[in-house]
Amino acid sequence: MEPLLVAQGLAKRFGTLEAVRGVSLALCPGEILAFLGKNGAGKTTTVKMLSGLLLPDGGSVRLLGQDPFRNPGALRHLGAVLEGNRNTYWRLTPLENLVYFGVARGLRLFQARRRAMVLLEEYGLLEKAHTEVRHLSRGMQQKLALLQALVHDPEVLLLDEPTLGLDVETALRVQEKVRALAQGGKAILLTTHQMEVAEALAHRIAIIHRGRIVLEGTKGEILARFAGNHYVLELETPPPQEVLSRLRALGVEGEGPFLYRGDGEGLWRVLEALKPLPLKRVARAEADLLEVFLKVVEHA
Ligand SMILES: Nc1ncnc2c1ncn2[C@@H]1O[C@H](COP(=O)(O)OP(=O)(O)OP(=O)(O)O)[C@@H](O)[C@H]1O
Repeated sequence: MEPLLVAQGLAKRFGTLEAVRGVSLALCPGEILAFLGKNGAGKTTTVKMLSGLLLPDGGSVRLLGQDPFRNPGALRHLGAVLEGNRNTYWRLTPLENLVYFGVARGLRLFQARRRAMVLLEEYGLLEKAHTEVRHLSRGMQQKLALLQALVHDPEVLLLDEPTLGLDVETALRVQEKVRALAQGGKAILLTTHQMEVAEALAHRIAIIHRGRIVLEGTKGEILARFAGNHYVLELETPPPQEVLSRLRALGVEGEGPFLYRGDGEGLWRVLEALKPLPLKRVARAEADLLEVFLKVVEHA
């Protein structure tokens, strides 16, 4: 599938600081790429270059094949939620904000108005459609920032912490929306510090550390790679002492569920030792994204 957004070798310096050092990314339709990194790793700087807000010192950005720095019209294909709700006009209402941004990105007035009402309804903000944004709760303002990114129905979305600060139910609802947007064919870059959100939503993961991508791959690949060779074994009944001794000799740990750290061949020896006891479950232990993240940024 052709990627909708391609960045190659992006670089940005601030004085002597090399904030972004050769970042390459591609985003395909229908996929969510979680872009992870510690504070100061270079995420925002990268996202600003992707969204045409900050001119790279090196490298290139292509949005549906076009260079947004030469052809700003290409930015109509992009919607971004950056640094919370900075873009929103506080003294305008949500409806006015959405219509303004819709028109600014190429919609006709009546289209923008219709689209704004649909979005406000869909995201539960209709009753605040005519309330000045400064009187909305922070969560509502954040939802509005997302709607502003969606109003012109762009193919590519850059979302920075879309669920931070939202109540549990709203956060889950927004997660569902983000997933549905991807299913509908949008290409989404999701920047977040919330590993559980990244794990729940992402198809691919990219971890940036000190301005460089230090790990990139599909979520499945990465979690499997970091799970290593750990197997969890559960028996229907506790094993007799002599079986337990054999298991211990093979390096099996735990009291049930048991944990075996070894390769597939070793696992067969463990299963042999267990025969004919009834097994309830044998599974490869899973790593979670937080574990992966901490390992990667620690060793990078
Ligand atoms: N306009 C600027 N002038 C000088 N330095 C900057 C500027 N913008 C960013 N930096 C520096 O570049 C580095 C990367 O910052 P960036 O905002 O991209 O990090 P981040 O990964 O988004 O971090 P966070 O998770 O804290 O938002 C930091 O050291 C930051 O201080």
